[in-house]
Amino acid sequence: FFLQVPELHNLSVHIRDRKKVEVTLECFRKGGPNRVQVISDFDMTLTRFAYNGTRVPTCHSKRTIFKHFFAQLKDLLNTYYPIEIDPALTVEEKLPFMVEWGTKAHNFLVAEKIQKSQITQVVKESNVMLREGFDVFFRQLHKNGIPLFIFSAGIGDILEEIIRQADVFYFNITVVSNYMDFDGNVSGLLQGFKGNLVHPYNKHDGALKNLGHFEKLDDKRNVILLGDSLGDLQMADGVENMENILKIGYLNDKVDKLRDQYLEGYDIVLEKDETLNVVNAILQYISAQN
Ligand SMILES: Nc1ccn([C@@H]2O[C@H](COP(=O)(O)O)[C@@H](O)[C@H]2O)c(=O)n1
Repeated sequence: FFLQVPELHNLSVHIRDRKKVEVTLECFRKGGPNRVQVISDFDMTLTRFAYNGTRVPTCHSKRTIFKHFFAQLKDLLNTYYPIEIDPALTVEEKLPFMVEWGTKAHNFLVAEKIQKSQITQVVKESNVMLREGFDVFFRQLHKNGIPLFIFSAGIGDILEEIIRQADVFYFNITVVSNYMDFDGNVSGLLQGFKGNLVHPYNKHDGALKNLGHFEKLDDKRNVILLGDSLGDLQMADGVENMENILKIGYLNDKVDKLRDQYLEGYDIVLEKDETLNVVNAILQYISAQN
């Protein structure tokens, strides 16, 4: 198998248990694309972490929507991002800080009086970048009828617009994220956020909260999970009747300190890899005619 997917030989690819990955992928291949679904994080998983040595913005970054709130949001990022990725803290210890981060950021945005009508332009002007190979990824999933569930602690309206502007927002995509709540005026003034806050460490109950979606996919029992944080590992928890899961994690930052923790949770860890080449090769392998 590993010879058939040369992308897995790259030095940046770490595989926890080669035999297990091989067996899992053989099951995926036997089941074919009709049995597969993909559950993915968005920021820094489907989008790049860096480009030419500079951090690429997330849905929440100043170069996406935060221009005017640069100072406040940068302060928030500087305070909370190190906590999010701190290898010495447990998830329980990180949790209250993630809630605080999301709440403060959303309050800033409401105070900024963001308008729905600004979103298209804001995304157009931003430096956000989907990972290299995104077009192959989205088109391959669409062509093979593989559902993609995007579960993000970012901002739903922004991430949808990013995918739409990249021309890959197909009907097989479902997004669960923090959605802006606009008032009824034509230009739509931001008055809050809908539903409960999604933050990097409360993704474990996503499948339970979205039972309707996953029930419809009862025959898609082989799951590919894509994430970039340890919180993303739980995104498929609660998916009923799952038979096989392959967890692929992007290790973007603090690679030496986090490698072991990532390899405890993810089957395949991609270190400083700004592409979707590995998952694309796996999808191609699964979809190839036997
Ligand atoms: N106020 C915030 C909250 C989160 N972030 C970063 O974005 C990521 C969230 O999106 P996912 O698609 O990865 O779930 C999160 O990991 C934070 O690093 C932010 O910049 N500002």
